[in-house]
Amino acid sequence: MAEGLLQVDVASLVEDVLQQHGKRLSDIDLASRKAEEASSRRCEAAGWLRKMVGVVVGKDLPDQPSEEEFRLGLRSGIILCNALNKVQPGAVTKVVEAPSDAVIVPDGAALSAYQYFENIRNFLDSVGGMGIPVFEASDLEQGGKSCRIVNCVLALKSYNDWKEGGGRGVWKFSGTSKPPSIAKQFVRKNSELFMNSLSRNSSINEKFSDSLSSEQNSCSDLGQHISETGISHSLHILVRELLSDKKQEDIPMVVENMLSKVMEEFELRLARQNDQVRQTLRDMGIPSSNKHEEIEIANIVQEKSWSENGFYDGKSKGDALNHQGLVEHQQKSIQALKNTLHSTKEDVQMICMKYQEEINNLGKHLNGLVSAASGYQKVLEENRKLYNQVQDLKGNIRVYCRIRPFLPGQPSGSSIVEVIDEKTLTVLTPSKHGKGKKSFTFNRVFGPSANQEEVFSDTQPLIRSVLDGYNVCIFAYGQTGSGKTHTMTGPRELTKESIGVNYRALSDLFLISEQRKDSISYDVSVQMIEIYNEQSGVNVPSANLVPVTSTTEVLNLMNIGMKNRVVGSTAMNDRSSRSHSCLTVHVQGRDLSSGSVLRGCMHLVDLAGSERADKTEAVGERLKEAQHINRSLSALGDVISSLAQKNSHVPYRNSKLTQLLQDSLGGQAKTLMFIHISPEPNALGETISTLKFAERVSTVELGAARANKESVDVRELKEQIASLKAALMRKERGESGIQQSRSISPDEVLATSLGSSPSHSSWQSLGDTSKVEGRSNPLTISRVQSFDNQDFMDSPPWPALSSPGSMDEEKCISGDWVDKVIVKKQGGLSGDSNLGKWDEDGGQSPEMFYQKYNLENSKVYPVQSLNQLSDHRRFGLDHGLGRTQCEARANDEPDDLEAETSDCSEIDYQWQLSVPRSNCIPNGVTSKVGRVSPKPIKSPETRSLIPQPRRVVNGMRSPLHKYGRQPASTDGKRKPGGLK
Ligand SMILES: Nc1ncnc2c1ncn2[C@@H]1O[C@H](COP(=O)(O)OP(=O)(O)OP(=O)(O)O)[C@@H](O)[C@H]1O
Repeated sequence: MAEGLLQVDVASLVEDVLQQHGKRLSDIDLASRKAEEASSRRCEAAGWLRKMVGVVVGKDLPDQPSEEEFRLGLRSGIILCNALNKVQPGAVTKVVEAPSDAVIVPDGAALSAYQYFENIRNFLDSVGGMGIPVFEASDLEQGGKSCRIVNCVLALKSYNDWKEGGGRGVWKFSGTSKPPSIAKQFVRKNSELFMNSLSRNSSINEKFSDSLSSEQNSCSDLGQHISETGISHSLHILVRELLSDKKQEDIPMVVENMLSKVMEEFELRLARQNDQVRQTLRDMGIPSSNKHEEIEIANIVQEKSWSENGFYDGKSKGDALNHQGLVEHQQKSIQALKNTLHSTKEDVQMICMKYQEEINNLGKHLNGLVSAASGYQKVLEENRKLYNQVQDLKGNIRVYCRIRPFLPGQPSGSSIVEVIDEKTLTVLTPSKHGKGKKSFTFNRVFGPSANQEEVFSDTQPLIRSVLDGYNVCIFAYGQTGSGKTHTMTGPRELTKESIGVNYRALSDLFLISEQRKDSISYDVSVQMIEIYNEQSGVNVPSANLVPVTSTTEVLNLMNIGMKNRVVGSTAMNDRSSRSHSCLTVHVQGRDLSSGSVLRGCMHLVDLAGSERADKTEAVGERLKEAQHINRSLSALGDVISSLAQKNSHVPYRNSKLTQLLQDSLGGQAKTLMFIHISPEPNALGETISTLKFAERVSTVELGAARANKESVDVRELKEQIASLKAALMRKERGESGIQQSRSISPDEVLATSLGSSPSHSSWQSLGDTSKVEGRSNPLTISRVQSFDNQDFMDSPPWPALSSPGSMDEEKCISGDWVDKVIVKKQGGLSGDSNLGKWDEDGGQSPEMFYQKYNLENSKVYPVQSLNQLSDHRRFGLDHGLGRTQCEARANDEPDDLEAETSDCSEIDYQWQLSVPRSNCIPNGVTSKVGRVSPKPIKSPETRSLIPQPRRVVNGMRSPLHKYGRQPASTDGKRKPGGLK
């Protein structure tokens, strides 16, 4: 803005001046200008003459004479003649001198007109001859034209100058103009400043001066010059107009006048601009502290303006102005910087705002992401829950795999098992098994470094389930020495850290029951059962079902049980478990507010080690043990296979083990199998066999787990029904019937009729049911026989089955378990020879019971209703009708034992056993009637010694199993001792 104000266009300025003053310029008083010029010329001429003739001769002529003085001084002609003689010696041979000082004429007049005339004439003649313009003698008189005298003198002077300059060329007087001196003189007089600018502007000054001094200094020339300097066309026209009617000799004065006006205008504009600049500076906030500074700023502005217009390059103003210019420039720079700063600040603020906005948006976005992430976590958790629920609903057996570490003292070698992630492992297989890696996936894989706590942590939820009324089964499977006992119980020396699943589970159980005591009252009882050589027994003497109230009590019992467990030394494990050990925990909870009852049970099973007979180097008793162990494990494989194939018939009954686990393998239980593998290369076959078996197990669907819970109302109604049915049954038998051996509570009837687990039945039958349920039942009926652990203990050797054709057809009963039981009991009570034995021990001989019951059921249950039956019923049917060729063959071929044992040498021996045999019909139920072998079934299990049931003492049965009372025989089958 300031710069714009400072810019001055000279051309437009002159143009403006001419437009404003052009007309008036013609009115300028040329006379005065002329007089002035004449005076100047006169003085010049006088000065030159005095110089030429000297002070003495020229005493009559003042230095700056008036016209009169000039004329009088030269009137005698003496000065002129002397001057001429100086220029041209001898030009006037005789100069009439003035009289002596005594004869001085007061008015300066010549002594005589003649004498004067003589001198003047000689002079004029001489100069005339020299080509110098002359004057009239009368011009020296008053009224004469002194200007002609001046012209003559100046011409002579010019001649003299030419001559003194060497007289080169031809001297030629150029007239009245006195180019440089005149121009200089009058310009300097008006404006030195402007002249300076002109002198610096060569394009204007030189040409302008030249034009003034030139003989062709016509208006057109001047106009041409002006035009050539780039002045606008309108200016050119104006100048031409202005000068066109002027005499040549007037032009300098006109121009001077015009320029003086231009200067005035110029200075006026500069003043205005200075004001504007000051105002601008004030507006810009730059204080001008004093007048001096203002002037300097104005000068700088002016200088800049001139400089920009080409008049002035700043040098002549000196360093001060330069300094001021620098200061001003710096101030301007500062201001510019301030402006930049300001705009930058605004920009920064803008950016900050945008940044803030973006931050806010980002924050919102992040919040969204955080909530999405937490939502995602929730969804993940939910998914996990749902997954478990789905698993529960599907009822899959969960399979966890644990890899034992190399043991101290073992030859160190590289492990054949590699944990890939928490669900996957690979086994390195040498060429024999197809070189490479076989990978297996389970619900969890625990590497060799996993400790007891980690292993248990994934088991914990199941403990809670027991208290919620579910049946739970946790069993450990694996090759001898692979770590089953370590997982379930712990190492030989137990510490808080090393205790196994059993102890931890019970500890949790009591902890949770304690936490819930305000709402639910729990009763817990435990039982330790051992299956040794397909014979079962209790490990805890004096009682097979012991109420417990704390972990310590359980630990004491378990210690006793563990001491009584059959262990022996094999080539693979110097402390090998030679039996299947099952710790069963029964829980009954009563909701204190609603009165509803929950029942749950948990089997904690430590299976005997699977092993190849040849590997264990077993002979004698140890070989027999191995055969039994493998047989029962093979039976387990068969059961698993049947379940995996969803066969309607599942051969639980083929071994005590599968009978024991029946409610957990096929019922509505939550089942977890820990499989154990060893890392040694020489265990590869067993390892792969175990893994394949486990893989297969993991596909088994058990059906949705269901809590054993019932409300008080429903329960009361069911009790009534059960009572009525029991009464009806008694009535049907007649009052004269056989004395009932034992009273049965409606609960017992209900328990079976509702399909609760055999364990529950067992518990109820062994305990004081009226106490458990908090009510007494006056009804006395025959003991309900369920297939439970007690049955294992009580079961005598299996008698030969009659052919189905020999079975008595009995009436079909509607399918209720109670009915079934009743019918069974009826059969049992209607004159069976074994009855006395049963009664004697407070119940029917299981052997007889099974036989009778099965036969009866084969007639009672229509084939099409089988699938709707509970497991108990199915078991009943399996037992009676379900003796398919498969089972029959299994039972009919005791020699298979050897074959099965030898099968163990094959990697997939379980699968060989589990694959349905060719003559097995999947649906054994439908096919069994016509195919049941008439051959009496030989059951290896039943050949074993089965302990006799004992009477109930104080609500508990007396110790039954011989192994419960005495340690293993000296052959190492049983060893007393503490915990392993
Ligand atoms: N995870 C483990 N960490 C440390 N030692 C272990 C582990 N698993 C097993 N062992 C040790 O290996 C040996 C054999 O283990 P264990 O007796 O538990 O095997 P097992 O499968 O029960 O054998 P068997 O079937 O012959 O009874 C024991 O000395 C045991 O302490």
